[in-house]
Amino acid sequence: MQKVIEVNDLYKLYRVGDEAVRALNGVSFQIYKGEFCAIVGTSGSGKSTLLNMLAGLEKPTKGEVVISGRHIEKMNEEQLVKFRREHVGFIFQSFHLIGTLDAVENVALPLSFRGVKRSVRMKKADQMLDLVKLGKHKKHLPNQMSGGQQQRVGVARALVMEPDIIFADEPTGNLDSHTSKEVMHLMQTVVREQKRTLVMVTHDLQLASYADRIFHIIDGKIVKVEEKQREKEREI
Ligand SMILES: Nc1ncnc2c1ncn2[C@@H]1O[C@H](COP(=O)(O)OP(=O)(O)OP(=O)(O)O)[C@@H](O)[C@H]1O
Repeated sequence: MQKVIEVNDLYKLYRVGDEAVRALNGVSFQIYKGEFCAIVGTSGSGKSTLLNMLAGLEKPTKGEVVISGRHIEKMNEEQLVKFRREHVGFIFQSFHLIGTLDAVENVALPLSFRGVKRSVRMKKADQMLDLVKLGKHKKHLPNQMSGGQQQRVGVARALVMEPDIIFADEPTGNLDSHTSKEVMHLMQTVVREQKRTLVMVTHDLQLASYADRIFHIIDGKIVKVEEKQREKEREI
């Protein structure tokens, strides 16, 4: 199995006045290509801090983050921007769609930063929207779509770049429970079909159960890793 993420003895300390907060307190794990992993923990457990370190949005106090063989913690800002553009996709809680662009244009947008020409961009975006079952909503603006549909556009936009890894931070945080399950199911299926690697952060154990592996984090430490059997999942 190909290792996509390797985290070695990761620490993040924040100083607040005289106190030091150990947001990450010695975390080590590996994630392989094609895996859907969930990082689950209560508020303040260190989930967002960990995700920020993995995406190179913040520097660790100590330790290593190796993604696709590259040491993220050693990169400067310019290298990180390039790295994220080429290798990483993001799915956000609040969708972050551009209100004046329709669904296809929103999905195609990240490709323009890579210099892909318009006809190719639009074709790829079109295919991605079919994949997330939004074939009938391609010309809809974000405010003409439901929350679940908007998040499916968000999923398509992350996938269109064919990233090595997709990071999702509470991707269904703004959706009702039924729609959340639909979006989770879609992410699970699409990630599998496309053999992408997805790392999702959530406080919700039920949503985490869609993942192949669940990392439980408490007080900045991974205290348990649960592995799911894919066959069982399909029956549910
Ligand atoms: N910039 C910061 N400065 C000081 N302390 C911070 C900072 N960011 C996070 N922390 C602290 O680090 C710990 C972990 O925070 P983090 O945001 O990673 O938790 P979380 O699990 O993502 O929580 P939530 O689910 O509420 O977003 C908390 O105690 C938090 O107060």
